[in-house]
Amino acid sequence: MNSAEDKSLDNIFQNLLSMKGIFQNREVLRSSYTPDYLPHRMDQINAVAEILVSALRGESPSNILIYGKTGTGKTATLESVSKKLMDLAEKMNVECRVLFINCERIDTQYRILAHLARHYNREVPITGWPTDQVFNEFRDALDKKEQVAIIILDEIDNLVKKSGDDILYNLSRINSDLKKAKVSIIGISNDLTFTDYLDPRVKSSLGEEEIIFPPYNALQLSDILEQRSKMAFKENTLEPSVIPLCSAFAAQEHGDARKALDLLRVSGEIAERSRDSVVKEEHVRRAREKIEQDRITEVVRTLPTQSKLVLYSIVLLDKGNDTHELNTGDVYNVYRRLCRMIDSDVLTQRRVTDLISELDMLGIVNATVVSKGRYGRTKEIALSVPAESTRKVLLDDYRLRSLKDSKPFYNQQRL
Ligand SMILES: Nc1ncnc2c1ncn2[C@@H]1O[C@H](COP(=O)(O)OP(=O)(O)OP(=O)(O)O)[C@@H](O)[C@H]1O
Repeated sequence: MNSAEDKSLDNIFQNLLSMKGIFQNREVLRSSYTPDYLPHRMDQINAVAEILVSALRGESPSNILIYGKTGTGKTATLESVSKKLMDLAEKMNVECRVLFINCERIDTQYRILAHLARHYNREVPITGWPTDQVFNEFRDALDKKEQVAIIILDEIDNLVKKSGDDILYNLSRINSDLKKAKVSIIGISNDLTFTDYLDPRVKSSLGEEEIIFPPYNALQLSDILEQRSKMAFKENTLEPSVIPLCSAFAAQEHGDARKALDLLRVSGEIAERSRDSVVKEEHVRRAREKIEQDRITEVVRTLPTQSKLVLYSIVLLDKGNDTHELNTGDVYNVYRRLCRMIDSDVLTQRRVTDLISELDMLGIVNATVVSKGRYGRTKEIALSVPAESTRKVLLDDYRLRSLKDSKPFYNQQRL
């Protein structure tokens, strides 16, 4: 870099630094931050505390199942109640530990037991031992003294779907093996129906108590955002309509506090980048589009190749109006040609129909089944996302790149 360039880079930074900025502390808007007080969760906090208080008396609390959609404050509530419980236990000299396990990351029986055993200072290899041995290691370490262990399994539905319910069966029966220690289990799930996958004994033992976290409505989300915005933004940097708008958008999509917080943070970032000194409604609308576009990009980018080929066929056929004029047959014809062009396997029309249904569930296309009288039933398909940006993301995949200039070879010969 020559000195002129260096100087101009210097200027760029100086200019940016001298800009006033809107944020005081952006980090408090991230979902990793848990505030001390959680508005609109008093009932749930009370319910959890009422059950867990037995741990402070040296007894084992009932097991609990906690349900609620994503972003309804389940993890935040459990974290803050556990923190308080541990503080009190320390003050009262009671042996009680809360062990928080995220089952999205730690997702097999072996890994969970190894994690628990290591928490009590036992050495367990990453793999290789029989599961029984890891289980015994944990049980023996725990039973060395009188103590209560509360094991919180966050995203327990993922665990059960991936690894079955053996671990829950074993943990829920551990108390009968323990002489000194006591164990309670708290399962947190996004999916109300996940207990259908459980052995009835596990289901009744785990669900001794059930607590539901309902979605937040727009007013509740506004309170949550108000609380955070006081810490996150400098004074007088939000137009009055910003928080209600973020809350209204997030409430439309099942009352998710994480979405509402993301929307507020991205709105602030867009305002800052546009060098505006206050966040306005217009920034919220742009933030919403950006978040949605980022979501679509991520979903499309991570689709399997066959689904990408099906989606690319739909993109090629898309005429930019929202009429459902494509049917599965049209899509399949284009798909088949595209597969041949890149030497890929060709799936049956039935499989492609399934892939279209999956794209529908992901919100990328809209597929409606219509009856064609004596011609049977077919799906009418329309793209639910912007064609051009989707095309770009698809063509970023090196396997599809050579299809860049393809045409749909589509001639409308339908009856
Ligand atoms: N009542 C509340 N007050 C303040 N912040 C909240 C409240 N509820 C949720 N949040 C915030 O929203 C974000 C998401 O909450 P949390 O992770 O607890 O949701 P969750 O129900 O566990 O969701 P998931 O099932 O996706 O893990 C976090 O940043 C959390 O601090």
